[in-house]
Amino acid sequence: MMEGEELPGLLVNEVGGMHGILHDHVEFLKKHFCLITMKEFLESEKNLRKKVQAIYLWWHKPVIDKDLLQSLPNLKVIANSGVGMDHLDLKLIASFGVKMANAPRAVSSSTADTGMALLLASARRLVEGYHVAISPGMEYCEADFLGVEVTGATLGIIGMGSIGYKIALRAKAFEMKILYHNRTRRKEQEEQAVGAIYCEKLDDLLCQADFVMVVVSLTPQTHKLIGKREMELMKPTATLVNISRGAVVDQEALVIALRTGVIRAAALDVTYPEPLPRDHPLLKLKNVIITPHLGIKTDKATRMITEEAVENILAALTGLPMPSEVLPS
Ligand SMILES: O=CC(=O)O
Repeated sequence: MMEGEELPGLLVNEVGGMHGILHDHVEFLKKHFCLITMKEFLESEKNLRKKVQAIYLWWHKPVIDKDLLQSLPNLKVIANSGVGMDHLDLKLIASFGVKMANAPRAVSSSTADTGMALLLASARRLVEGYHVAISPGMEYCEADFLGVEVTGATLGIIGMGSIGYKIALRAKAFEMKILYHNRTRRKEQEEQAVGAIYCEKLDDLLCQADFVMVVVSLTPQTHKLIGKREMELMKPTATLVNISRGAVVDQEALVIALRTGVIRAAALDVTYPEPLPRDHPLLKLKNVIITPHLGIKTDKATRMITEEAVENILAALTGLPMPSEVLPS
């Protein structure tokens, strides 16, 4: 950028709030872009609209639809603050000649950590234990308040992309036996490095695993991938952990499976909708842990996401290859 040259306009939903970029990232973004919030954009004259060359989505916002795309004649690229792109109509965006990027490098470690945290918390009943510890007048802990052992248990990972693989690395340290199911098999050295065994058939993984971790992206092929039949294939002592998207699991079937002991427990960072309505049956079951989509939410990961977004946007605006371009399939 030459001195005096105008910075390209970057549209963001808002600063702060649930769907706004983090206050701490503003200065960094302003080094490269002229930041425009949706509020400013909606109140603006056409001039400001013409300035927008990029959009940085935070937590799925702003919503990208035909109207918005039509109103941005100079839009070149949209960067997403995460890896899942299921909230975007990639074909529609591409039809406007707009490029897209996600942030796979930034999110994989923090999301894998979230998966392991949920697995451990569910296995050892940490949330129930916390409630025991803070209940007034409660005897400390009943002798039969027992969890299940993680060390040596079998973990089935569904989706062995970079997040799935990082979960395998963590599980290895817990001496877990690791099975995985993925569209494509990993290289032999990669499997050996974590001691992972490939299950070509999902059913083979489901019936052997003590913990099933769902890490696939949500696509028409993975929608309700884990339904009644799949839960019935799981061991009654097994735990389902979902860190991908709520809709990969059939939630109605899950409620029944958890109520009737088809499976032992579930730990969910994702649901549909998010958040669940306060009277949702999943919120009433003792054998469920639910977290509010915390997957990527660490200080370091969010900073890296913004850095990855900037890298992608600048590449797109200068005609260079984008490190994490996403193409419509
Ligand atoms: O949900 C988190 C992500 O898509 O990375």
